[in-house]
Amino acid sequence: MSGSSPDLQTAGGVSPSTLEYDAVLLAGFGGPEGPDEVMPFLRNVTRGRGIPDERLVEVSHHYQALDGISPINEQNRRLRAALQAELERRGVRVPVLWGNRNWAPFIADVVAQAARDGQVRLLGLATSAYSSYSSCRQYREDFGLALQSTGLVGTVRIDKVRPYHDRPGFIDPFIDGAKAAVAQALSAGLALEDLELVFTTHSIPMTMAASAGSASLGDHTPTGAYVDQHLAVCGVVASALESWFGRPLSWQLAYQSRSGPPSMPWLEPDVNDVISGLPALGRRGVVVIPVGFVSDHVEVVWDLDNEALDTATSLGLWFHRVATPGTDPRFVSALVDLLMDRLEPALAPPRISATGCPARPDFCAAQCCVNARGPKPTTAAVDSAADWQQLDVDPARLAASGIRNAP
Ligand SMILES: CC1=C(CCC(=O)O)c2cc3nc(cc4[nH]c(cc5[nH]c(cc1n2)c(C)c5CCC(=O)O)c(CCC(=O)O)c4C)C(CCC(=O)O)=C3C
Ligand SMILES: [Fe+2]
Repeated sequence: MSGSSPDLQTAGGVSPSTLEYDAVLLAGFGGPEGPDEVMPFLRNVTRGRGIPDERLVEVSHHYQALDGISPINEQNRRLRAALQAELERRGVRVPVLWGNRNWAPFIADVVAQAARDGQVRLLGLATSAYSSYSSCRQYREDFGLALQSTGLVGTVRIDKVRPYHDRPGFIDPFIDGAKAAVAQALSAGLALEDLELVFTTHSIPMTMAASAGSASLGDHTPTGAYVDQHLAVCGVVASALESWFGRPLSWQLAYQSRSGPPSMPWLEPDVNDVISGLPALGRRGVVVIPVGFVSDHVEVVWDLDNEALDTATSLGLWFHRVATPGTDPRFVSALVDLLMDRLEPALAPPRISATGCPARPDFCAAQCCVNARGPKPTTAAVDSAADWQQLDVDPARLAASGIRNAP
């Protein structure tokens, strides 16, 4: 693709000097890339989170079964390249950097290098589409902690693109995958009423689900914004299938990859329990649609393609797991639309929502997705504590640091 893109200067492309940011920072979860990296990675993920050791050992087996290599970093390298190519195609000259929360390349190291390169206004983009502490605020905290640990508070500013579950470019790949799966089931001799669509997402503690989003935005409903946003996405997929196949399909939202101690309530039902109950409902097949995730990483390929598949197979159920958006061009394009909202508001396409959920604000509201464990530095929220307020880079501190802005 890059070979065919026009020269940005002669094409009158936009470059950082006219953009609101110097670089985009794709923020991933991170994963190990070799057997020796598995336990240190798991300790990074669970530090201070009260996850029992037995659970860590169990999860390490999932990674070791894949030779200690999570596919997630490679997926994010590809997503980074796809975002860069799509920005170039649109004539927008801005580097896309990539850093992880839990494994190398760490966000702090990437931010330090960005600052050395003169990139002091960074626009974060998380590989997570929904509101909650784990899926949104924790990325903002990792930005805040990165600025703290590198001494770049007040010198570098890191904003964050809002949660994007409502974008058609995120949802359409799930719709296509689910249509194809149902068509396959039909050609395997099943009828529509034999099938259950089981949507899945990461389980989180009930307390985290209750505090997702912000009270001032009306997010603290009885189910909470995390669950509400997922149900809205499931509804869009289910109604697209209903129009396509001419009658409604039975569906439900299930949760996967729970990790806390049994004494702590997490979102239920578990996907395996849901599948186990399907024969009693008269179902003969299941289409699993992992709407909670953007790529086919370990939680998808292990927890669904192994565990959930085993559960279904042992009951004689037909099983198909739908792919996540990954680098589907529609998803990449939707992410670039979101970036354009912030990079060059004048050129940004209209903000469209497929779900009816109102678009999230560019800066998180007060106390958004707050975590009971207590405050950590954050960025990209209206209440990011004064010292961490990144809405504007302080010119005096910028000058004193010797860092220059990108030319
Ligand atoms: C909401 C959510 C997402 C979706 C949003 C997003 O994508 O950000 C997500 C994604 C992911 N979770 C992942 C891996 C893990 N999550 C863990 C633990 C936890 N996840 C939680 C929530 C979420 N997790 C929570 C509340 C915990 C308990 C500990 C804590 O409160 O933080 C653990 C510890 C061991 C265990 O599973 O118990 C691991 C290894 C990987 C990488 C997969 C790979 O390597 O390919 C990915 C993409
Ligand atoms: Fe997780």
